[in-house]
Amino acid sequence: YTFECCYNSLTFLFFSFRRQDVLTVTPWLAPIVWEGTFNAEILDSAYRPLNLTVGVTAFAIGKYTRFVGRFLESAEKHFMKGYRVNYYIFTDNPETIPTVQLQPGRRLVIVPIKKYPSWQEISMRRMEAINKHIAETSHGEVDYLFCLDIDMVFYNAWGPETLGDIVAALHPGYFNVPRSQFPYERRSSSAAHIPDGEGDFYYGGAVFGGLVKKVYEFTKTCHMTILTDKANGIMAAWQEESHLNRHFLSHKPSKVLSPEYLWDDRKPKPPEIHLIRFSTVDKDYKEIRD
Ligand SMILES: CC(=O)N[C@H]1[C@@H](OP(=O)(O)OP(=O)(O)OC[C@H]2O[C@@H](n3ccc(=O)[nH]c3=O)[C@H](O)[C@@H]2O)O[C@H](CO)[C@H](O)[C@@H]1O
Ligand SMILES: [Mn+2]
Repeated sequence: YTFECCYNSLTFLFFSFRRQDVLTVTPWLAPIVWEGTFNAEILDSAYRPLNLTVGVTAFAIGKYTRFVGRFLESAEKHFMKGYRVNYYIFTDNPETIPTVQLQPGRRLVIVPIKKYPSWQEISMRRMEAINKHIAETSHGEVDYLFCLDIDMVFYNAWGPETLGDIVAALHPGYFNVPRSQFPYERRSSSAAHIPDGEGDFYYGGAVFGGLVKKVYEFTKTCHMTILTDKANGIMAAWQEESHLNRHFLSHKPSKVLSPEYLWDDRKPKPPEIHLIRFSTVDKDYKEIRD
């Protein structure tokens, strides 16, 4: 991966000056990927010959099975087009998963999983389930793995510019607000606690990824800190998203995706967002979570 990583960094270095209106590099020199900061053709010519397989995990538990069709259909149009892709759909109801026509070299794997009683537990237990699945299966099947929310749709290209050792995405609600307003877990009794005045960015829990081995280590630590909180009778403010933010404070992501890669349809589009690539579907929280 040395060549690929180096090449990737160089092309970002070369093109990132084209965006003056946004931050294109973190203080620890990881690229922040915005439309205009990379050249898709150059990256494709570097990555195509590597014949990589990219995995996607997404959970469809209970009523969330309704999102699978649109998620997969839109991913077939925009996600890692021309690359080998394995979709791992974790569900408690395999019969309800629609059959979607996939491009050559792409497959759909259903991973049966039990349903936890609350939405908070369902959301948090993803760390455990992904970690277990990597150890048992996907470590031998994919090079990179992205872990995504299912209540989302792809609208534009998501390509090799997103690949990196360990990748986080800026949360659409907090990319342009001061750090003091980030909804980090603030209680010191939680393992996800981030004190006032600390923290780099507020990352979304709906998108993270990287080399499969790095995602294994990442999900393992997050699951452990979630269990620590559980043992202490506390649940972090934004469940696993709080733990993810805590982890990325001490283990910096090697690449950061702009909110183009994690948008929210209910928000008006600010001028910094040139291209919405992946966005949340509007849903009735009360109806779907009960
Ligand atoms: C934009 C963003 O960063 N979203 C985060 C925010 O979520 P959201 O409000 O988007 O949470 P959500 O309701 O989409 O739940 C997260 C995911 O868990 C799965 N699911 C959840 C409930 C259920 O009954 N069945 C089921 O399958 C499903 O894949 C869903 O996409 O907060 C959550 C935790 O509080 C997670 O950190 C989400 O990633
Ligand atoms: Mn969601």
